[in-house]
Order: sequence, then structure tokens, then C-alpha cells
Amino acid sequence: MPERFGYYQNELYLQGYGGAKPPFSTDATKLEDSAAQVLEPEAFSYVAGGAGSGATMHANREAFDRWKLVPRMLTDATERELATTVLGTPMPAPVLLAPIGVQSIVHPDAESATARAAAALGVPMVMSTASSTSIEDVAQASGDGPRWFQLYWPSDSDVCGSILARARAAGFSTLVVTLDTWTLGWRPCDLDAGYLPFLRGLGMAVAFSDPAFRQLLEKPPEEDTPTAVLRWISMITGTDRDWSALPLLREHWDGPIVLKGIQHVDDARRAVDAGMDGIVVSNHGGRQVDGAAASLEVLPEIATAVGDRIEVLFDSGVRTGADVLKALALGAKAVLLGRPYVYGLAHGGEDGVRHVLRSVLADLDLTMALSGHRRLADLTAAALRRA
Ligand SMILES: Cc1cc2nc3c(=O)[nH]c(=O)nc-3n(C[C@H](O)[C@H](O)[C@H](O)COP(=O)(O)O)c2cc1C
Ligand SMILES: CCCCCCC(=O)C(=O)O
Repeated sequence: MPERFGYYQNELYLQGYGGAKPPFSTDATKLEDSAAQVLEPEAFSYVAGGAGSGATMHANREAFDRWKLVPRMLTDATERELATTVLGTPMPAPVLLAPIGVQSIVHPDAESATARAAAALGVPMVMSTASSTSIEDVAQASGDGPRWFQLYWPSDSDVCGSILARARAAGFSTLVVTLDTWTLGWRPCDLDAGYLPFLRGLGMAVAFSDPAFRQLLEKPPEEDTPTAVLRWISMITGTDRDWSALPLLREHWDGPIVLKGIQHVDDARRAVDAGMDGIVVSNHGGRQVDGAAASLEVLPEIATAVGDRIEVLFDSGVRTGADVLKALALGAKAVLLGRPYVYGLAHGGEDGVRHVLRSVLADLDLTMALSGHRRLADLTAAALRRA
């Protein structure tokens, strides 16, 4: 029997009645603040930080604040239907976990804990190429849970093919190709601390466990980590992959393909022309182009232009149930939750991620109810007013 998300509210109140407080806050902002207390300062800054002045990261949140919900009354929203299917993946609510690399810097159980928490709720996890856990180990932790794989696209086609074959064999159903991080943005927090986890050999589990990648090295990564790291980084950065190269991915992947990092309506149209199955309207949580538009700001025009031809997903700035509702009303089919679940992981491993997910989904369920929406299909721009 699938969890009724709103019931998490009762569970928390009843715990309080018995004298117990939830171990972690139900408020994403507070969870971020307290994550600063439990994480190494460099690791916290790496997760929380944005590109440049942080303007785009803050703009992502401000854009949500500009849209207000306009609740409707007496609409028979007693029972809500949140379940949906995106690109053949059934999910209990229109929420996935965004690909987030190098989770070992926040918790030793890293992506395995995230995979177990997501699977327990049936929420799809998008595993990052920059994970600290191998494809096969994440698949094992995920069990029967839905899982998608995010690609930082290696220029070497044998390595690319090998990684994708492993992901497919391990039960990852959809490929998410990230386009906005072909080189790292200007990130003052990390630069000032001289901190980039990858240069320390972290977040390399996918590459270092890959036979095709290992074959290219004179010495195995365990013997000469710096050389292996630099070889890998040089392989996944650069612009020698362009729109014309997208069909090559089809040779290695027979499932749906989604392009992540789309912000311009013309790029959304190009994705359609290239035969892609979906896009993620995302500015990488404001970590790449400082001064770029808020992701929510560009969502409506993109959804209007291509939403009937391609699945439009959204991320960057989602923190609450109301945020999810707003993104759906502005045309997204589903959203990807980013930093908040990493703060859950930092606080309590698998339990922490599960708590964050249950909180966001319960909040979404109750916000749908109190705004008078029973079905996801009811959510249109008419549910909102721009402040
Ligand atoms: C610490 C961190 C690592 C990330 N690693 C990846 C990654 O490996 N691949 C990827 O496509 N996006 C990555 N992202 C971007 C997220 O997938 C997502 O786009 C972003 O977190 C959304 O913004 P939000 O966290 O503010 O909601 C990362 C984000 C953070 C915060
Ligand atoms: C050279 C790209 C590695 C970046 C991987 C992690 C990431 O996406 C981030 O935002 O940080």
C-alpha cells in the first residue's frame, strides 16, 4: 500500500505528543543552516555554494517567491492523486532526486544511503556520473527502486559506451545528459578554500571502476590517482560534443534520453528536433553561470513552446511542497529535488534523506489539498498569481 504522504504530518505530531521531537527539521532552510554545524566547512560550502556572487542561486529562490498560490474552496480535494509516470517510470509523486555527485563528502554511506531512502518511497533517484559509489553498488542499494543515470559525457566513445552499458545492465532506465557543466563554473567558496573534492580522488567511483577507462591508463588509479583524475576530468570537459553528436548516444542507450541544463527556448526546440525524450529546465542550482536567469523564470516559455512534444522537467530552487506545485502549474511534468536531500543525508544518512523526502511530499500533498487541487492535471497557471 503506497504511503499517504500527508500522514507524515500526523506521525510527527503524535511523536511530539509522546514527548519526541523529529530528529531533523521539517524546514529545508533550517536544515541547511544546521548542516553547516555537522559538515566540514569546505564540504558544506561546496554543497551550499553557487557560482560567482551567488546571484543566480538567490534568483532561483526569489523567482518562487514572485508566484503566489490562489487557493480554491469546496473543491472535493479530500483524496489527492499525486502518482504519475514520466518516460515510462511510475512514481508516487512528480518528484525525483536530482543527480548530486560526490556524496561521500557529506556522509560515509553516500549514494547507497540515498538510493535506499529513495527506493523505500518509490521515488526515482538520478545517479550522478560523479558519484562516490559505483553504478553496480548504487543499483544494489536501490533494489527494485526506480533509477535513472546522469551522464557527464566522456569524449572517448569506448569509455562512454562502457559506462552506459554498465548503467543499462544495472537497471537504470533513463539517461540524463548534463550539458551545462562542460567545465566548472567560477565558484569563489571553493576557490578560496582550495577545495575541489574530485582532485582528491573523490567522486571518481564510476570512472575508476570502468574497465574501458582503466585500460587507457598506464598505471591503475589506485597507484597513480592524480594522473587518473586529470585524465578523467579532461575527458568529461570541453566542447567537442555538440548537437550533432547526440545521435551517438542513441547507439549506446536504447531507453529514454533527457537533456539537463536547458534554459533557452531555442535549445529546448533543438532538443525536440534532435529526437530527445525530455529536458530538465535547470541552471544547476546557480552553480554554473552567475547572473543567469532564474530557472523558474524561463520555465513557462519553454513549457509552452515544447511541452506537448517532450517531457519538461524542472530543477533549481525547489525547497517546499508549494514550490513543487508552482513548478507544475508553470508547465513542469515533474521536479528534481537537489540540495535539501543532501542536507538530510548529512544529518542522518538514509533516515535523513527519507525524512526530507517524506516532508516535501507531505507538504506537497497538503498544499494541493488546501489549495483545492485533487489531480496533477488540475494544476495550471490559473492556480497562481504573479506578485
Ligand atoms: C553538491 C552538488 C553536486 C552536484 N552534482 C551534480 C552532478 O554530478 N550532476 C548533475 O547533473 N548535477 C549536479 N548538481 C546539480 C543538481 O543536479 C541540481 O541541478 C541542483 O542541485 C538544483 O538546484 P537546488 O539544489 O538549488 O535545488 C549538483 C548540485 C550540487 C549542490
Ligand atoms: C567537471 C565537472 C564535475 C562536476 C561534478 C559535480 C557538479 O556537477 C557540481 O555542481 O559540483
